[in-house]
Amino acid sequence: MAMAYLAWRLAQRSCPSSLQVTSFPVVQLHMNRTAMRASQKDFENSMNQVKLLKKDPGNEVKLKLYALYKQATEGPCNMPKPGVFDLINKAKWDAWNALGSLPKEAARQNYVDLVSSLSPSLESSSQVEPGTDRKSTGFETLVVTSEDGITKITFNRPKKKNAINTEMYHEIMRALKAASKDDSIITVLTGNGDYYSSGNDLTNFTDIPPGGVEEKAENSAVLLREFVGCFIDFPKPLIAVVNGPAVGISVTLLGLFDAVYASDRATFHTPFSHLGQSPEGCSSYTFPKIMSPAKATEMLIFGKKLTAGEACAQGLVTEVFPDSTFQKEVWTRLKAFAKLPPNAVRISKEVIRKREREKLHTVNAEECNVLQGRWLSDECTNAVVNFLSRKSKL
Ligand SMILES: CCCCCCCCCCC/C=C/C(=O)SCCNC(=O)CCNC(=O)[C@H](O)C(C)(C)COP(=O)(O)OP(=O)(O)OC[C@H]1O[C@@H](n2cnc3c(N)ncnc32)[C@H](O)[C@@H]1OP(=O)(O)O
Repeated sequence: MAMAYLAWRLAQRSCPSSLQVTSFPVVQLHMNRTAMRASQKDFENSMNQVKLLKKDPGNEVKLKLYALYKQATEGPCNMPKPGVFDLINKAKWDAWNALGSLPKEAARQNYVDLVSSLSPSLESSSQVEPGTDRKSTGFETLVVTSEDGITKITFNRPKKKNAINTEMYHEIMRALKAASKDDSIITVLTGNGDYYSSGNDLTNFTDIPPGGVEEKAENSAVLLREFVGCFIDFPKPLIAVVNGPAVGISVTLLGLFDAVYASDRATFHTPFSHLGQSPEGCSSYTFPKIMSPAKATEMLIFGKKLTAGEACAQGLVTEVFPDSTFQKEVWTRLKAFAKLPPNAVRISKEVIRKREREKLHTVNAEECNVLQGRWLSDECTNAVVNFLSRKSKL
């Protein structure tokens, strides 16, 4: 009974809006005439399309397809019910039986609709080379792909160690907003090349508008607040795949991620005092909570650089992998995560983040205010000038 109920719920969800399932087990249909147009040819085409699916649509969808196919070709289920231990045949029988007296034509139409709703998988089988991702275009500083339930945002300025310039701040926000609405289950940030990211691009300090440095600092504080806000509010699990060294804001933001996987080549460095600056990315709040106030002080005030192992021991990193197997091991794991039921994943993230969201926004606003003042200080100006005139590096 439970299985039949589940199959009925599935069949109900797969109905187009013009079909209303109003009772169980007898299915009543309110159908408009245009919804009844799937011909035998359409039905056969859909059967062929199913064979071309690149991605396994999962057991729920396969059961629905099976039930609709049987209903469309043989009519209502009149087979004897399989025994309770014949799990697979019983699930199939339950799914078919749950369709009740659904007419053959309606089942054929539902089958065609269901197959066409799987079209993203069909598109990826026909339009994309095997093994390649669906890529979003329109980004200069990122590569954004979506595949297997994972949206991957890759920092893509490897020659500049993936330093985050103004354009990249905007593009990351745009990519996160798109990822929050797409059909992916998890979102991953990673870097192209040998660095994860060297943090804020220090040339951001050189682009001073006619309103002067004060106006630049004010605009930058607004930008930073909005940028960090996107991480605070991101509704799906956000996972960092830290492929190499991370500096500054690319480290502090990790406290807002849901999991951080690091290569053993990665390091974590927040040299804010050296740069005449102060912590951002909510790290003044998240780091002491994650790693104890004393350890956070060493990083955020004294600029201690952590190895991946140290960052893991202090709770900033979830797990460290040898660089030689890093990509393989991490992506295998992420693909498994992305197969989890999407609603449960999203709701769990909300339950975890909800309690902290308001506090995080308050912290973010305070950090940006403080930084706005810091950017106007001689300490900060000297540090930036020294880097840009190549007098200093980290
Ligand atoms: C008036 C107010 C304006 C404010 C605007 C701010 C907006 C928001 C700010 C948010 C707060 C963020 C804070 C931070 O992130 S602090 C951390 C900043 N990052 C750094 O200080 C790193 C600086 N880089 C280095 O020390 C070294 O480059 C590094 C150790 C990362 C690598 O050294 P390596 O020797 O291996 O490589 P190169 O130095 O030769 O680097 C290759 C090229 O990449 C350029 N590069 C690298 N990192 C940066 C960077 N962060 N900013 C700008 N450019 C960077 C480097 O210059 C080389 O370029 P060229 O090949 O052209 O010389």
